[in-house]
Amino acid sequence: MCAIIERDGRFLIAQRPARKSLGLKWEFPGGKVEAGESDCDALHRELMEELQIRVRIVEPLTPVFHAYEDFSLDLIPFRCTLLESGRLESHEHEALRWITLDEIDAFDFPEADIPVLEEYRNMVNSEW
Ligand SMILES: Nc1nc2c([nH]c(=O)n2[C@H]2C[C@H](O)[C@@H](COP(=O)(O)OP(=O)(O)OP(=O)(O)O)O2)c(=O)[nH]1
Repeated sequence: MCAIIERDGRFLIAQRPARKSLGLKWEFPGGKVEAGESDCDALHRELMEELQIRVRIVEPLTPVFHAYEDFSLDLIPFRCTLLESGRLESHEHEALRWITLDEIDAFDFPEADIPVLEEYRNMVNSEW
């Protein structure tokens, strides 16, 4: 699962390390669910491990199944708000950015994220 974390009209994106799969692509923070964990538990755990942050989960977006050449995944996105805005610590990413939807085209996302970005854009636009 992954988190679209909002703060002050922006949301957080993170760049994957070069040495990993999908290296240097930008993604939403998150990771894999471990045995016995709910999606929500896993999200809170991953965000604490990766960024040292706590969030409130606002709503789920539609899960995306995507088959890459060498692996497949179910990407389950959640819209969240940041609860504590201490200094963000990046433990597992190359870089972090708070961006607006207008800026998104400048960042290269994994293919699985394309439907997520589309749904999120529609969601935000319909709130105006
Ligand atoms: N967190 C996150 N992962 C994404 C997104 N889009 C996307 O295709 N993925 C892929 C990348 C990873 O292969 C997988 C997330 O699992 P992970 O974060 O635990 O995997 P990882 O690459 O850090 O570790 P590894 O198991 O590949 O060694 O999902 C996204 O927006 N956020």
